[in-house]
Amino acid sequence: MTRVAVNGPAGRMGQTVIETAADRDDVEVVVGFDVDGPDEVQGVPVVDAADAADALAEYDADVAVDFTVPEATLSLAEACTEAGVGMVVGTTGFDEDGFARLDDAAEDVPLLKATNFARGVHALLRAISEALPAVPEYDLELMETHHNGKIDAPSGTAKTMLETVQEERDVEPVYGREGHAPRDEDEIGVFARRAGDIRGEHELIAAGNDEVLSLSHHAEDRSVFAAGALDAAVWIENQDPGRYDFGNVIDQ
Ligand SMILES: NC(=O)C1=CN([C@@H]2O[C@H](COP(=O)(O)OP(=O)(O)OC[C@H]3O[C@@H](n4cnc5c(N)ncnc54)[C@H](OP(=O)(O)O)[C@@H]3O)[C@@H](O)[C@H]2O)C=CC1
Ligand SMILES: O=C(O)C1=N[C@H](C(=O)O)C[C@H](O)C1
Repeated sequence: MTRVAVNGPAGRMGQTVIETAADRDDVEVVVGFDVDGPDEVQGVPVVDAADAADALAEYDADVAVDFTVPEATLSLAEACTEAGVGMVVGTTGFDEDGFARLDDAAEDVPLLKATNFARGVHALLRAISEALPAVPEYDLELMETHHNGKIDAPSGTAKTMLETVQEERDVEPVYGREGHAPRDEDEIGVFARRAGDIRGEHELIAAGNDEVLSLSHHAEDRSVFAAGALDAAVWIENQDPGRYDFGNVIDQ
């Protein structure tokens, strides 16, 4: 049984992680960390995030799972380093300094970060790598759609898709278009839509030669992300310090 601490337990994903864990027998959420949050969420005690290092030890947590904001993730990374506890990071929107600080933490504890914990998105990334060499001249465009509460744009997954594309094609992103904006053959348009409670949609199209190839993923429920993150928590519990990604869990 992997004992899990959840950072941001009252958030959309934090609540879903707790709900999803309750239906599994390989994980148990033992504590949550928040700032000015409730005292408990679904029966899980919530401790002030400033006291996370002590609480990780007190509640004997094996792994911390984080879906919050970059500042909160980085503060949790310090606590995990102090407590010697591994981390699963789902939060998106880090800048270069944030990535570097996660790398620093991974020198002391195992740290697995993924911009998307849906297995289907992992398959989508592999499909993109496989497909692009077959359509070398086609125009590429990337679209993502999320709920109206999402802060960062484009989504972390869209950025990962862009990186995957750029491993195959030398394209420069153009974030939205406006006014006189003729398309350059080496550009890839990147578009972010925000509406309602859409869980997460991503699509890459490749168009040319009288055809359109569409590679897409649609998350129907946040539990798909929570399930992947909990699979990652179970996997990372016994790993050595270092940086890992969701592919390590899928390929185990
Ligand atoms: N990798 C993946 O598969 C997925 C990643 N995500 C990412 O997860 C992140 C969270 O998404 P979502 O759950 O929708 O966001 P929410 O805003 O619903 O939840 C974030 C939670 O973090 C809390 N929080 C803020 N600061 C701290 C802190 N210092 N310590 C602890 N908790 C804190 C917030 O509390 P308060 O509201 O009081 O500030 C809130 O409850 C985003 O970056 C999103 O992109 C989301 C889905 C899947
Ligand atoms: O904020 C969300 O909701 C999601 N965020 C992740 C991202 O930024 O890619 C993953 C998923 O699409 C849901």
